[in-house]
Amino acid sequence: MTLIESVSLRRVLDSRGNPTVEADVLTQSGGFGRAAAPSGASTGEYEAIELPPKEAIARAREHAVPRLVGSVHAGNQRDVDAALHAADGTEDFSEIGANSAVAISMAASKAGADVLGAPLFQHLGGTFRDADRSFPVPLGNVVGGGEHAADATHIQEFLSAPVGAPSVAEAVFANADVHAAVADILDDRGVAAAKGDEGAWAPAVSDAEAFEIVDEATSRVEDALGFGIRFGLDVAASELYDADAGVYRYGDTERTSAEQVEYMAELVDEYDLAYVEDPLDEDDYDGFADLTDRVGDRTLICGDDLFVTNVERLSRGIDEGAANSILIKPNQIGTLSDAFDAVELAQRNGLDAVVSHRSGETEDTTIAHLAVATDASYIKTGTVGGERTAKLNELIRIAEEAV
Ligand SMILES: C=C(OP(=O)(O)O)C(=O)O
Ligand SMILES: [Mg+2]
Repeated sequence: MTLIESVSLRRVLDSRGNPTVEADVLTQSGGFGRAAAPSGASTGEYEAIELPPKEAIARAREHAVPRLVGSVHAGNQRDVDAALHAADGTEDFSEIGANSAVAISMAASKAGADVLGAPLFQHLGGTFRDADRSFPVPLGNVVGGGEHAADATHIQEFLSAPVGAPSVAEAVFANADVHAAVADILDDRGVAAAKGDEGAWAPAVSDAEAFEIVDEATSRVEDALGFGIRFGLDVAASELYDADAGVYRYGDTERTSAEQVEYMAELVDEYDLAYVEDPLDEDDYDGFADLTDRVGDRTLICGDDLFVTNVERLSRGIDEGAANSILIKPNQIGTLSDAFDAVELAQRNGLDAVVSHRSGETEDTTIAHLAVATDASYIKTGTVGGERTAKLNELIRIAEEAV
């Protein structure tokens, strides 16, 4: 029923104004799915390879499309993704591009769901995945810098975490309130701020001042709404790490790995952080393990560039106790099947899954369904801006069974 009849690929714009790959998958029974690849700026060294979109499209047309059309059922995601791997033939999708692979993988999942007449989260998560049962808490980027904005904070993302919200909709609106509260506080302090790539405020303030501002903004909104709002970070520490000197550079301040662990542990306690992503360099399993040992009972230590949604890197992390959660970005690994494998391995070993957008995004909503399908604890998908609200509004619809 879901036999693939055609796969079309084109270039469309992403939120940074760069071209990216969009795929349409059509089945013989008329099922249709469309999806677009996102794109990172602070990409991990071990991610699958994104090719220039024109090249990725040409190579996927030559190698992948002929293997899919008339041979593979869109409803069988494992077969779709196995065909993509076979067409590529490398470990890192460097032949057809992880951008083509992930767009086709996600578009096929939507075509499969369309034929079945099921919402995507249910097609991916199974009929017993009840959207009423639990919901991912949206992590909202409210202040940021790093690779996402010039002349702003060294830490890449300050993330509002409305952990006490009674519903996903209230959590989404709370993050927007925190974003607005940050604007008010910046205004009071006479600090002008543009927005970074993900829609977070990108003021030219020190990291210490950003902590004060976000702490105050989350407290204000917590008091106004009456439920718990904590905050967290994506340090994106690989971008701060100078491997030759063996230090993390925050402007003129340098920290050794041991000092970085100490600094992160102090921040967790001072600000009661709910979440700390990539606190150390992507090769520093030991530093991650030290920090997880020290504060992992009271916060999530999450591996993004450390794990790159890759089961081999995750297995090592599990063996070494390097984190207690994993960031899941389908384009880091190239297919939904690989992303699911990473979630399953993590959850079987007691790690939380956090499904995430990229800094370059489109209006695609697949990750909202992926987060619900996998029962992820958190979803990181920004706070404002059309490509971010597309996912947040889809979460609200899923909760209302309006998809
Ligand atoms: C979303 C992120 O940024 P990018 O997409 O630039 O890697 C991140 O680092 O978690
Ligand atoms: Mg990250």
